[in-house]
Amino acid sequence: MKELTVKACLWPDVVRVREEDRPKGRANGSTVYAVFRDGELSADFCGVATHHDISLHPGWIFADLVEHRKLAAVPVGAGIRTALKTMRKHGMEVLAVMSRDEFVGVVTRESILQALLERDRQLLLESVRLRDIAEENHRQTVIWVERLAALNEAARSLLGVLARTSIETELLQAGLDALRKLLDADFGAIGIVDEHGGMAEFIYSGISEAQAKQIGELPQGKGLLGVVIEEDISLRLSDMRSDPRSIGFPPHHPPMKSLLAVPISRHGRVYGRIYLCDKVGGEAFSANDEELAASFAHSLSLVIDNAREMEEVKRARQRLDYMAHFDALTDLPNRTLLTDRALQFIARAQRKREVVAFLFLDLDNFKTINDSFGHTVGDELLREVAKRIASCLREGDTPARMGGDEFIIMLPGIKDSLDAAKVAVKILGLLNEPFVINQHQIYSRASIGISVFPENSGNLDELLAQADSALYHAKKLGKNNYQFFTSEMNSTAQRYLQLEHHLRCALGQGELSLYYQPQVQIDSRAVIGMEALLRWHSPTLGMVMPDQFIGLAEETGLIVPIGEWVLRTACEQAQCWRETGTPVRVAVNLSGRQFQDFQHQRGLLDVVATVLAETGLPAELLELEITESIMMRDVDTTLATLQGLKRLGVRISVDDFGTGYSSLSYLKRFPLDTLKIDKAFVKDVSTDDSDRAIVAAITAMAGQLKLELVAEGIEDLEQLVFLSGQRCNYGQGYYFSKPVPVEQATALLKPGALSE
Ligand SMILES: Nc1nc2c(ncn2[C@@H]2O[C@H](COP(=O)(O)O[C@H]3[C@@H](O)[C@H](n4cnc5c(=O)[nH]c(N)nc54)O[C@@H]3COP(=O)(O)O)[C@@H](O)[C@H]2O)c(=O)[nH]1
Repeated sequence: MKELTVKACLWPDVVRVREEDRPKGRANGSTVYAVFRDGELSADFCGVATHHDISLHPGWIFADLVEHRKLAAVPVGAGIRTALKTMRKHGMEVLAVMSRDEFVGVVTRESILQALLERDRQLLLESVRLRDIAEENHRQTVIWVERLAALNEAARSLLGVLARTSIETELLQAGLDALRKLLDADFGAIGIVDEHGGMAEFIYSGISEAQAKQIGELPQGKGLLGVVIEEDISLRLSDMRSDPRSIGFPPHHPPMKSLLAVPISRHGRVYGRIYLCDKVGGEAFSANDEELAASFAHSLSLVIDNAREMEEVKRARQRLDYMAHFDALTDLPNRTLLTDRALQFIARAQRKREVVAFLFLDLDNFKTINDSFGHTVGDELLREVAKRIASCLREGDTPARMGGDEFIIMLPGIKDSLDAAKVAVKILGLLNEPFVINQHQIYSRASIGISVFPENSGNLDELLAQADSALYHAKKLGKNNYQFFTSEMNSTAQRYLQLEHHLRCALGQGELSLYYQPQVQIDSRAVIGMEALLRWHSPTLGMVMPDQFIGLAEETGLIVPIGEWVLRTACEQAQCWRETGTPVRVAVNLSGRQFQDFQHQRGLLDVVATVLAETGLPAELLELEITESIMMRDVDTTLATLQGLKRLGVRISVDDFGTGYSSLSYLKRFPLDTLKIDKAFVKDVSTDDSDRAIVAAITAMAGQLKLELVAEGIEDLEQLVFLSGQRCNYGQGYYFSKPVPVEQATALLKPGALSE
């Protein structure tokens, strides 16, 4: 620190006097008198006199006082240390301060002390000021560090947004959050409008979701935010409420004062706006803030512009792609797409050994309809036909329009050609219903030609040509029908569909009946049960055996009502036998579909309980036969169902045992009563060692599991003798009786009817 000079310590209370002047009255304690020789007072400095000198010599004039006191002086540039040393040396309290022989003033010990104190005070003040400045600088630095971090984040978000070709909400959100932080705003939002002016995106920052919901619709054209979009201008208001345009502001918007809103626009197209409200601390938004927000909005507009352009290109591409693959009139796939898909499906079907059918459909009277009603009606008819065709197909099927009134329907992954025939029947049935177009009732029928991969060919062109040729055949046969490419396929389909048609009426028309086959105790020949076996006497088809129609009944779902009828009829009959003094249990077969549907719909337990209650048959006189494969299909559900049946008191037997894949552990867990050895093992049991071994094993196992064992298909004595020797106690088969109508079965119940 620089040393103080005497110049900075001049005593303030100095009175200039002349030599001849006499001190007036009592001298002031602090006054120092500077004594000059002449009247000019600026030169001829003689010396100084203090109040002490005056009080010592009250009668003296200043000349005497000066004469008495020795003059001690220091130059104006001397340091205070020199001054104090001089004072000490001369034993003085006051020194004159001179500049080149001219009097400048005086210094005293006190004035030096005061100057030193003043300097310290100044230093203290300065250090406080500097500390304040340092603190302020630190605060500013912290703010700037935060701002830089926010800026960095905003820049990163912006770069993120810019790197995208589509607007992603999270990125917009990050950008907005960073911008709000950067500009110290309480609340901010980005609204993006779609092509029709609706709100496509609304992203907000600084308010809750509930508040954001209240803001509601985009105030387009209304209020300040609407103005930003409508007029493509920025707004920077310190008090938005004083602006009359704020009237249209959303009523539930969080209260706010200052507003900064910038449009997101490019080349006159406004995509939306960004707005920020209420700077933290109540300041207004600055021009810098506006510049920053505008630059963010500008970047955003580039991205949106780009994204929308890409969207447009994508849509145009999709349109072109659609036009290349779809028929403009019906929206169905066209020949190109059908060919593509057909080649793929044929290749797949080859690998997976699947069946694919091609149905070539042509309207029978389209030309007449076109000529009579005009092309508009014709076009509408084709559209309706397309809809009806599509309505009867499964998801993987492809209906295609080849042009004119020609359609091809590809059915991949079907079971066999019969499936194709069924779809053809469905389509023809639907097209036979009248169409109402422009108030005209139009009857348009169709013909279909069918070819099937791999049965007819492995080549797509050939398959289509074959379907076309079959269509030609259908037309020649009088139209409104379908034809396969080969005559064998036609007759198989015809037979099957005929069977289905008749089976649908069989139950209602009383064509079904039950035959009964006795189950016999081998030793005593006593009838211990009767198996109910379904028979169909069709007036058209004659006697149809269950093997020929049970599968069809399962496929069509007819097995459910038919199965319930069988159960009820068998129970009624058993109850009748019981009431007439020959009680015997009745065994009823349950098919897989029946077991499943009963479980999922009304519930097998409900059905059985209801039938038992309504017929009055005790549950122990009913045995339900299920096969191993049904049992193992859904083990948990089966177990629950079987346990339920057991609780009702019904007996359970496993039919055709040995042909399926039963897990022996399940056999133990399931509540079973009877195993029925399949007739396939019984057939050669007298001659075939393997069959003998199997039968012996099953017999031993049934014994261990304490299950009743019935051997099926016993046709001769040798089989009977072998089985009897194996301790198989019960049997069923032609040896005892074929399945017979109820009257004959009743006769078999008489004691001794089956005795040798
Ligand atoms: N879900 C239902 N399935 C039923 C119903 N009625 C019958 N069926 C099943 O149809 C299959 C064929 O039955 P069906 O033609 O009646 O043949 C049964 C007997 O006639 C035949 N059988 C009996 N004994 C002999 C014999 O000594 N030799 C020989 N070759 N065949 C004989 O076996 C059939 C009985 O078999 P099963 O049911 O396994 O005991 C048949 O699978 C029936 O289950 C029904 O109402 N619902």
